[in-house]
Amino acid sequence: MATTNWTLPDHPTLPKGKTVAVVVLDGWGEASPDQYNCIHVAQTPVMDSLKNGAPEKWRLVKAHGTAVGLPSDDDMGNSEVGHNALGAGRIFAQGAKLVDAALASGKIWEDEGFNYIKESFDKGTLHLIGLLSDGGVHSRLDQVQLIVKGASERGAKRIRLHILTDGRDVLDGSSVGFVETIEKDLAQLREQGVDARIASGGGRMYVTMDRYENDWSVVKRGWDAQVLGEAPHKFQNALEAVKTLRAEPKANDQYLPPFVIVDESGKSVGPIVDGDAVVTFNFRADRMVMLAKALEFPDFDKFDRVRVPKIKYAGMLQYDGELKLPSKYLVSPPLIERTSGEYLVKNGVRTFACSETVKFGHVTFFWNGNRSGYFDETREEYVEIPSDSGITFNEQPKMKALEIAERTRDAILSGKFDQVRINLPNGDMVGHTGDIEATVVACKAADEAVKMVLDAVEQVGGIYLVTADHGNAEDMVKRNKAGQPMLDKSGSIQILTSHTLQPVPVAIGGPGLHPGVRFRSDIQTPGLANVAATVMNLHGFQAPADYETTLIEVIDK
Ligand SMILES: O=C(O)[C@@H](CO)OP(=O)(O)O
Ligand SMILES: [Mn+2]
Ligand SMILES: [Mn+2]
Repeated sequence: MATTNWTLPDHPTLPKGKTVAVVVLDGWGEASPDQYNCIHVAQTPVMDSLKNGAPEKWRLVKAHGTAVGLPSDDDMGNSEVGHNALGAGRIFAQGAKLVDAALASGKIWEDEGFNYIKESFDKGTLHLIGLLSDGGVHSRLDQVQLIVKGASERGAKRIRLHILTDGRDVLDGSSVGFVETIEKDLAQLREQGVDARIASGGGRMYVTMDRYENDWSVVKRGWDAQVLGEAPHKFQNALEAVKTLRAEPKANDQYLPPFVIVDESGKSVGPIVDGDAVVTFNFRADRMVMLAKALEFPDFDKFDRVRVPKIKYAGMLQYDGELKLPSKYLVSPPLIERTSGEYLVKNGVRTFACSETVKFGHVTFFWNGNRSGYFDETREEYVEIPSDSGITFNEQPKMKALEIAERTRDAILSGKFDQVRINLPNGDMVGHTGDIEATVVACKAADEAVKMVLDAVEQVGGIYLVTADHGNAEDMVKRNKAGQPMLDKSGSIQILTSHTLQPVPVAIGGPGLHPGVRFRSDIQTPGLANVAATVMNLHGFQAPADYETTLIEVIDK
């Protein structure tokens, strides 16, 4: 491989040395104004003024589908692919697409990861753990179906699924249908003599899929059910489990309590034991890394694992390129190297990155191409504001927006940084709860945080670039093709807890911005990947030649 030339050429006109604030509003898309558009309903004077104040410095970019490396334009955007694109400045085929390709070509069965777990098929059980839905953000049901089928055709005689119900990338209540679908497949396999069953389950936000070490008790609840075969709720089949637990007051798919499936004698049908194989089938990293650590690290101390089975473990992908975690995986992850963060740091740009725990890795790990840690400790500072844990964020819709903004303001005013990069989670995290009123409060809080950052930029004569990673809060209702809200069986509107297909804004400005800078009109459908070259320009550099082109031009003024 050719050695990388890290030196970025100077931008022909734009100066170096300006403080640049890059603000990512999580889940902040652009949609027509109506009562389900929480951004529209909320008081958001700052974001409104960016939109209405300077038309040549505000525009929309694509944040979903092929523009961010997803299989098709029916795929909504998400934080992983959005921040990967923002940070890397290029479009990489992402996990969902890579797994599709490996399954279509059959390469998945030939590679090291599958052959490694296959060694256990003779004597052990194959366990598959992950999110059961067709959301396409963390996993996809059709991929799980193909893996179950393919593994059984290649010798797996005993298969146990440990399912996590979704309701966040898909409609609440859809878990029932997904369980029915996979149960049909498993029943067919049993007819063919393969002992295949669901062994445990729980809602993704309450069981297993925590992220960035916000709350290890979530992972522990999963461990107890999946590995130890212990959970407060016991059922004889998964459909009954999901239907019964959903019938509890205030229950929803995201937060179902953990359950295990037991036989007639009350014994769990699928604990993980010595000699078994385990695959975590989510392709997306952030919410699988913690479980991967518990499964793979010998000196793990985040909770008492009680029993640590000797297993052969593989991830669907390798989740962390720096930690090489897990060491075995079925499909190679996208190789996202030479990210803008690494270039800028190597060209002397002192960088500050900040969010609260639930999004901290978005502006660090995802931004840097799924890589944890610093490129250069002497030039970077990453600050994590602890998130609330154990609550749903509609209870605290302001989240830590103010704290993030204050730390960022201080970082800007300190003069120690050339770039401050932050993620404001409110629109997204509260949007996922489906609570419209709370999401309105969340959007207002995010707008106030933007104000504090922009005020600091103003004081130091800096530049800002404000954008988002994908839509969410701008549309809280499921719509038919004509765009009208859809009703459920009881006649109430169907709340949309997921992300959307909407474009997101990019706004630039600040006293340090060269007066001749404006958005180019010759790039017809830019996407998030065009932002990195733009930011490099704002720092006074030209982007590497293989980056997606910059959004800006400089005219004489
Ligand atoms: O919460 C998450 O894991 C996803 C939705 O599945 O949201 P985001 O991509 O915004 O992190
Ligand atoms: Mn996001
Ligand atoms: Mn989200």
